[in-house]
Amino acid sequence: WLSSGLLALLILLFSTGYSQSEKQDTIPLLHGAHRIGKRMDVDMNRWRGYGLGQFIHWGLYSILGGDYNGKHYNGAAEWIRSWNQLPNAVYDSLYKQFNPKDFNADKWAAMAKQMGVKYVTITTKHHDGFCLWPSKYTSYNISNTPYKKDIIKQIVDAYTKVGIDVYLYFSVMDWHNPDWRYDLKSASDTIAFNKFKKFTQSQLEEQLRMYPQIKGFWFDGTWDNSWKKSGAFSDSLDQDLKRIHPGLIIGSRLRADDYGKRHFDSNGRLMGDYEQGWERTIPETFADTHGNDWECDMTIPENGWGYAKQWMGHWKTSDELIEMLAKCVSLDGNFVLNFGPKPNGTFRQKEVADAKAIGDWMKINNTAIYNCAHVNWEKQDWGYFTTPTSQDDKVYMIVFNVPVSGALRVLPTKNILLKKAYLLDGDKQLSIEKLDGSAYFVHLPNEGQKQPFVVVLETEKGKNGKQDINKHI
Ligand SMILES: C[C@@H]1O/C(=N\OC(=O)Nc2ccccc2)[C@@H](O)[C@H](O)[C@@H]1O
Repeated sequence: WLSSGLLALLILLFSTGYSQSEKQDTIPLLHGAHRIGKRMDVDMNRWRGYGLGQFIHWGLYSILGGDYNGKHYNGAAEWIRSWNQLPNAVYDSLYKQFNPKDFNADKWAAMAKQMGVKYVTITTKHHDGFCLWPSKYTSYNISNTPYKKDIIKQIVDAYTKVGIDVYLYFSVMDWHNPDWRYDLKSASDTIAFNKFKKFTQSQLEEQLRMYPQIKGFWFDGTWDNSWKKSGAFSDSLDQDLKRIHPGLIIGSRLRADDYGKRHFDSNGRLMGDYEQGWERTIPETFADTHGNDWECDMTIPENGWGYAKQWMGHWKTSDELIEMLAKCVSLDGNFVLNFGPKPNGTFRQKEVADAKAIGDWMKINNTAIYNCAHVNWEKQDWGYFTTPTSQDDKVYMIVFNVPVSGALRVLPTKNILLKKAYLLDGDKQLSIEKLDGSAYFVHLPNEGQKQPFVVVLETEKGKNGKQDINKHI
């Protein structure tokens, strides 16, 4: 009897593909990750190929621009309501003066198109609870301002018209809603927060009905205990929204698991379609990404997302921003640059200039950015490798630091040989020198490039070579 039972168990184990090598989840979860590995449908493959995105933070906080009563708030300007120098009542009445006379969504979309962005994420409701769309679930919305019109609809329509995909930023934390709770410490907290969760789901489903063209949500304000204790709700909300809008893309900031873990569940698995933790930071190595899809959201100043009259500290140059973009794509991520429009609906001069400079560079070099991925060759000091996800025998070198020798070292993985090297811009052929082992030098003409530039490498497989460049498909 025992031997037949054991035999049956062995057959069951091997028929279910169980093997010692496979990582088994040690903690049973109802609301952890429901997918292991990357999401590979057509919508997510499109997201994966974006490369460059735009973030826009715009709202009542833009009116104050980080200043109040002649004093400057040193935190992020969109958090000024939390500053104890500013009475909530003063902040909450700002909507009476919100009237962006110079707002023109087509001009915003045109600037983004020239910059070369493939997707935009716009704040529909930040932590202050003010809605830039005419929500029927709260009167604290754009229709009750002097401006009156639906800002979100204008942006969704204008960006979609020029071929830029639209994602809606939505803060779960809502300082204006009386049912919002930071924690659930009593029965009354739970009753209020249950009302709040219904309000939240209603607003999100309302946005899906009103703006069916959108491709996803960008959730924020989900770090407090009240939400960490709402893992089951966050899981069902995620599923409900995707049932209403198949293909919807939602990152790792929405959900909490059975034990309140966020971004990665209690078994270390990513919850969400991509990792949303890289805010104003970029992974250093491919290992840091754990092979997940991810996005870096970056500010031009050191911090602060909404318009600030005074940008404190270092203002990133367009060359620095282009290098961040290249680094993100070389590590299988997207780079999303934030803009904080003024209360009148225009952008500050530095933002317009950076959008132009990035766009001018993208016009020449976007082949090495759009639909490109990580190459698992040894990182070199001169810059970053990317490879088109559609072509196995091509690798791009995005060069930022030309060595005084003019010789760029390349160390492909074994059995990959370099056949040709040439400048992407102008096709000028470059000489390739074979070094010992499988390394090469690509020799640059001493033309003293002033801008980051791209070298195209055409490769071939060695005798018994196989292309082991990290490929998605
Ligand atoms: C994009 C930014 O997102 C935020 N907060 O993000 C985070 O809290 N990020 C975070 C927190 C801990 C670890 C990593 C990222 C907001 O508070 C801020 O106003 C802005 O909208």
